[in-house]
Amino acid sequence: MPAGYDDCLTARAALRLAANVSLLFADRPLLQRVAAAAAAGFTAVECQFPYEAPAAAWAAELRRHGVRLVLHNLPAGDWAAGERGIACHPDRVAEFRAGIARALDYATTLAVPQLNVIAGVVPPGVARGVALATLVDNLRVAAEACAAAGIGLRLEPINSLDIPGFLVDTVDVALEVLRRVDHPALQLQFDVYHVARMGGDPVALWRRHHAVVGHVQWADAPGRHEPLTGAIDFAALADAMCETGWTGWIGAEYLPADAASGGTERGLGWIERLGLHRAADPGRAGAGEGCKR
Ligand SMILES: O=C(O)C(=O)[C@H](O)CO
Ligand SMILES: [Mg+2]
Repeated sequence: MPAGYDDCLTARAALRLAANVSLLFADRPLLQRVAAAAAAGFTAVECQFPYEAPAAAWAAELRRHGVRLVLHNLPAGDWAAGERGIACHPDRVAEFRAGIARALDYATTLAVPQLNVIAGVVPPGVARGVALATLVDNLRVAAEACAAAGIGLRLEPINSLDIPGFLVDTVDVALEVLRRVDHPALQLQFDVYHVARMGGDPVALWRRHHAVVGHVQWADAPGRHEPLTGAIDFAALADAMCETGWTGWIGAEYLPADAASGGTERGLGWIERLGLHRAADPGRAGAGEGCKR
């Protein structure tokens, strides 16, 4: 007998959410967002760039609130000045490789299971092929260093409407890079928002490529706000994740539609509406169960 709507909700309850504290709770200083996430019911967070606070301060804050940090990025150049990753920049290789050590220092101190690489915009005057080759070489070195530390490495396609010229802007480009690097530590970071902005069908692409995904992030499109505020079918996507046995993390990485004080908290109702839970509890039954709607 096919599973019904209630079975879908049971299966979805096993999906594990992490609050992205770079975009959520952003009306307070970075470290204080851990407390805010915990107060809102989350037991896991992710952060784009944790480096403005010492790793020891992160460790104390995470411990105090019983929260896990499940992902952060490698250093990605001068973000405040508009840089968006240096991993494909042939003249920044030494800086990228120094960043691997810095990221691993945080990740090992904080028991972070995976790190993400921001590929970068193709620099002016550099051929696309050269940028790709630089990225592949850098990822090989990063993947080897991460594997030695027991940490996974992720490569995230980021849409080139928001960041014109971004090298890895589609799942297809990311898969080509993954094939060339050919290292088991390196997997895809499937950010549903970026996939949709590039015209991809998140559910179809998930079904085709879930086996090489290491981390998921999501926001609705086109506004990059809460799930259920735009065009993406999150119920179908969550069910596809359940059916394919996804047990990894889903980072809630969006711009709260009401960014004023308290905006993040007020906007969290999508979690319950989708049948998900704020606290990540792998003990909840259901992950991997079939769910046909
Ligand atoms: O922009 C994104 O989607 C990310 O996940 C990166 O961390 C860069 O901000
Ligand atoms: Mg993302």
